[in-house]
Amino acid sequence: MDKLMDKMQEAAMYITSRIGSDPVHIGMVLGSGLGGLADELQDAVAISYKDIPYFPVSTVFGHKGKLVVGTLEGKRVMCMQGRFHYYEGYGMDQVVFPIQVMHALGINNLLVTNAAGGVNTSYKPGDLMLIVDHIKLIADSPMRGPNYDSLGERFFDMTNAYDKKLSALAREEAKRLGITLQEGVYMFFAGPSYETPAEIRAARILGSDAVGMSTVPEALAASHMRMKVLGISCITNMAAGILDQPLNHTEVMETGDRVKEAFTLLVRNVTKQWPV
Ligand SMILES: O=P(O)(O)O[C@H]1O[C@H](CO)[C@@H](O)[C@H]1O
Ligand code: HPA
Repeated sequence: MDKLMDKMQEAAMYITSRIGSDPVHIGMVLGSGLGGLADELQDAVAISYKDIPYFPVSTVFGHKGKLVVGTLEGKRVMCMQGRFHYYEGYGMDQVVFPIQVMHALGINNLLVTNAAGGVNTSYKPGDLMLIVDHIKLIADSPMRGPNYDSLGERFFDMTNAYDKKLSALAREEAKRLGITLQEGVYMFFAGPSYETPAEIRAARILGSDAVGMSTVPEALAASHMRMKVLGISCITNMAAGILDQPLNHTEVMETGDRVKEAFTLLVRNVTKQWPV
């Protein structure tokens, strides 16, 4: 066994020792301001990242740094209440390590969520957006380096990175519940500065509808391992230069808090119908 596989196994074994060996159906990465969903799990077991072998620790306000495992709408789910970002100084390999550990635990379904800036001017803060595709032009791939053939192929497809059936499910549930669900392309920026107005104009010309500093590395790692991915952004603010006002993380967190009911309702109902 190579080193990454050893680390994944050791982290997975520790988690299993805390949560037992019943299967976990869906992994969920909860973005800035969206972590409250983990508090809704029944029979929850919470594990601090600092206790899990080889896990990084969360350094961002609003990212609690806990793995919470429990039941949501009849499915056993594992929530990351807080994720890792490249701008925190972690390598892309560390950013995606939890996703690889989920895979080692037998999880093949992943919901990635985030707070994002709206680039599409028809969006408004508080909208939810189904991620249909992404753009990443900068920073390393998390899969840079030796390929782990037991995880996935060296050259892997990203045509269907965001699962079409799960996207259709999210679309249907949002419609049924009367929740506005925009659809768009998420573009990765490395942060930690928010983008400049010129970068946002460029992002729009390139075809993006929302921007953020996360999610894409996780979606890449999950696609490498052929996990099924559903992505939902919360448009917490209009991206730089659209409104004549500066951006800040407090606004991001506040908008996340404001939409938590709609977000939770949508995720609950998607989880209920999620084929596992
Ligand atoms: O993508 P999440 O983790 O939701 O957080 C978003 O919010 C933070 C900036 O306010 C950045 O970390 C950005 O990526
Ligand atoms: N840019 C980048 N990341 C973000 C933003 C933004 O405008 N809002 C929330 N996360």
